[in-house]
Amino acid sequence: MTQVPADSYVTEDGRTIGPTVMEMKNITLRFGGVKAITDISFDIREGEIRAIIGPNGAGKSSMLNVISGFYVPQEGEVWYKGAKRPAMKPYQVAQQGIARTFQNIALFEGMSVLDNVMTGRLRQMNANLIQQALWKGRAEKEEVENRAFVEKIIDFLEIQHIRKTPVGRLPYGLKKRVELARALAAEPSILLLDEPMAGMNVEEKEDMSRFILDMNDEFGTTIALIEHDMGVVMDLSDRVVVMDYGKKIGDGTPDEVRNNQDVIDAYLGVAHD
Ligand SMILES: Nc1ncnc2c1ncn2[C@@H]1O[C@H](COP(=O)(O)OP(=O)(O)OP(=O)(O)O)[C@@H](O)[C@H]1O
Repeated sequence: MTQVPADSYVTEDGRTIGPTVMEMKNITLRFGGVKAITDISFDIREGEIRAIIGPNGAGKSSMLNVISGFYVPQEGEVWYKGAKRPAMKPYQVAQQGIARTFQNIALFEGMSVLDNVMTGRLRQMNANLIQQALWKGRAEKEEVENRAFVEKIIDFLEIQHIRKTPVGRLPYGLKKRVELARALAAEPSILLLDEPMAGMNVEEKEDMSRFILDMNDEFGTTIALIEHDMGVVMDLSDRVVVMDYGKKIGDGTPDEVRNNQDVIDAYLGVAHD
């Protein structure tokens, strides 16, 4: 039997969840007089599916934007792979291996599906322009490898049939899948999904859930997602953080969270003091 390291555990469905890869410590974020996040701490472990949920205006998008470097909190620290993260631009956070999707799909509409997914590979493309001119062979080899990886992702997400289609012509559900493919092409250490099921019908939501689970299983991708609809993430996630009015009101397994009275109240809209 394979030994599980002391800082890891095996889930009921046989996946290994590793040590902490990211830790948010006492994060507070204000916009002028509005406190979007108040003193929130939580961690994300390697290989897990971690959800952040909460009603409208709870602060979920703000938290995702702190993780991805779009917002810098006034207080608190972000720790990544055992080190405190210094102030960084979003592209530097992306270079560190944190990829994301957006709620309002951000793809190149005029470009084909294949080319859009290839842009996710930029981090892996090491040969710069001079190298490309001087060592054509190396650049070509890199291009072939990147292309092969992208094709694997395209097969995996079942979008082969539209690989040459301009993204602008695709229906919403498929665009969402292309965005997922582009993020996955970056081979991220953490993949952040911004309301991946928003605007989807039941069938599309089921498809998206399946792809998220398969991605985690097949590539071992650590996934953190924000979602407003509590139902859709409960079957998907290993652990859930619940936010309400910028505060953390619950954190645990789906069962723990489901039975937490503060969470029940928040979702039923019980009045706050
Ligand atoms: N750029 C901003 N400027 C000013 N206030 C903001 C900004 N972004 C968010 N807020 C405020 O911060 C609070 C949290 O908003 P946030 O969008 O993070 O919540 P959310 O949980 O993602 O909501 P939703 O589910 O509706 O998307 C809200 O009161 C919101 O009005």
